[in-house]
Amino acid sequence: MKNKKTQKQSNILRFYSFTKGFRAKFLISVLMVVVAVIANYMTPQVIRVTVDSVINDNPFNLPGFMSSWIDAIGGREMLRTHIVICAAISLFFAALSGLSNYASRMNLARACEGTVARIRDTLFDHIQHLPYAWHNTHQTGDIIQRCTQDVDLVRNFVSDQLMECIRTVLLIAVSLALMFSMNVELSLLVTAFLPVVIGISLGFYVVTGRRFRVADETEGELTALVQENLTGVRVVRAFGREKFEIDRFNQKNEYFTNLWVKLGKIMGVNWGLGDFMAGFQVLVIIVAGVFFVERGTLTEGEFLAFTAYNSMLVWPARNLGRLLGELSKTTISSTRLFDILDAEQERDCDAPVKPDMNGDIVFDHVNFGYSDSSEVLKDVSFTVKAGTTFGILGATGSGKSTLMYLLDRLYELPEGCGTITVGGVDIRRIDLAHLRSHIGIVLQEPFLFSKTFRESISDGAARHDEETVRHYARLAVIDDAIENFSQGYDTPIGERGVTISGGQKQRVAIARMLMQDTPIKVFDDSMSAVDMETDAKIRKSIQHNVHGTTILIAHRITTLMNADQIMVLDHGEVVQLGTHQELSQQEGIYKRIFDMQSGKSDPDFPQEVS
Ligand SMILES: Nc1ncnc2c1ncn2[C@@H]1O[C@H](COP(=O)(O)OP(=O)(O)OP(=O)(O)O)[C@@H](O)[C@H]1O
Repeated sequence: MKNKKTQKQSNILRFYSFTKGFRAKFLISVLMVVVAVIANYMTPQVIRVTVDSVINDNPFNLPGFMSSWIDAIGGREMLRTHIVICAAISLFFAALSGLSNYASRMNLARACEGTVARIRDTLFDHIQHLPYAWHNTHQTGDIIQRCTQDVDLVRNFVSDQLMECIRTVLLIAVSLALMFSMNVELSLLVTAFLPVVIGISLGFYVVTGRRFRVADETEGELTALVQENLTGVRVVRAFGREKFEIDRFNQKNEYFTNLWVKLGKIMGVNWGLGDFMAGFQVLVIIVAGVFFVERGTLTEGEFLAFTAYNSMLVWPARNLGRLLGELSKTTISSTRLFDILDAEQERDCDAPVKPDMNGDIVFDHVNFGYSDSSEVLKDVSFTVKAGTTFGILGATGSGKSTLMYLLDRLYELPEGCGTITVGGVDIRRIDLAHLRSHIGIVLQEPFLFSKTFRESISDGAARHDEETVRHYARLAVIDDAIENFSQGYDTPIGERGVTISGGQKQRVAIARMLMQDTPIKVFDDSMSAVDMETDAKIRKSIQHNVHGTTILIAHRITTLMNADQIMVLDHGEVVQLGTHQELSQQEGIYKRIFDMQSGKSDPDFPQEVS
């Protein structure tokens, strides 16, 4: 409980830090609201004085300086003959209220949008630096919802509800002050209603708060479901899963709808009860007011002003419920935003180094598991000599990609679980950006942004000229295919462009990686979707034109057979290490697969390791 309270307080303080540079505007906005509220409340006072002391003969019940001013301009008689002055004063306060409201809104909009833009920038920046493991354990749809809808809720709160809260508290305070200055008994009667109205609001705040959180989380799940469905549209179509997906969506949507229907019902009761209380309060004040006027303890003008203030008070008091409801939603949204901002970013060690990355890569007694329960890599040791090609073969799930995740520090190798060094330097000591910018990786299912072929290949590279792009496209054996598109290298690909085949995608990704010209290049099963002939062409062109250390991960022996060293991984353990000549003669997994794939054993057997 204490923690929750501290968390809420710290959330408010943390939001405060985002307002730096905009605080003066927020302050002006609040001051303008104060002026607007006071100006607003002056009109009933003008009516009171006009009725009681200008039209009737009661003494002016006004502060000294105002009475002196009235005397100076000719007193009651002058005002009586020029009643338009009273109307003009009333108009002045109405105009002042309007102008102050305008100034408040303008300053608030600037301050609020600036603050929210800063929150958005901070979130995006933070997400860019969160570990790969964090992204793997969070649904994309949910993250998107937090960065859009939750930010919007916070923004609405700051731009509308926060100022509304300030205005409401001011309205209540000013109303009560003016009422008490006119008639204490009647004011006490009005005040007696306040705890009831505010109590009801608070009750609803408590009831709706928890439900809003569930509704918000469900909306996140719904967004995630739609996002997953759109990303996997090909699988949905290929497996005829449309009905299954529609049912799944309908089920979640129905649950979500029911949550909001229930919330709507609760809010309906809240509004109904609020309406009843407001009507009742107005009735009681009118009846009591008439009684006081009859008794002579309240003037007619005061009665008019009183009923005006009472009506002005009814709305803010009722509004408190809505504002508290919004506050509960905003608290939830802000917690969800800070959940992201609190996630720990990838960190370098205290004094990161930037060594030459052309050295040997050494895995020394590496043990690793994604969770405590299962170990994916078991005492893995091997050396990739600088400038050589190193092949890794292994069944699905044997831990090949995990080795590369560790090398690229997408997952950190914990202390005491062995070491990975490049040129003799432990990679945990290497500057993260330096490490990654020197290791190029092509994945089995590469991701291409929505760009043209030219932009995709030169993405992030130092040079972008046409000849260089073509050179790397030729190395990846994709040049001819690109030329076949009507717009050639300017053809847009990805979401809003043409759809290219899996093999073409892999080759564009290979060209992109080669163009980065990193000293270490990793091909993680990245030729699985190209035919064997193209695979051979790519390997040949890379072998003759590209320098540096190459790590080839594959299920096809032909992809690996020319490597200087080949390692066979089985259930996370190194079981064989040698050249193709050596391994193809040793009894073991490599020979068995080689025989299978070269057709020496059972021809009905699968042609790739799985
Ligand atoms: N992010 C992750 N979180 C938890 N477990 C994971 C994660 N990535 C992989 N694994 C598990 O680790 C094991 C090794 O996976 P890895 O991807 O390294 O295998 P692989 O040899 O590259 O397989 P493939 O040839 O199919 O790509 C598998 O059991 C897999 O389920």
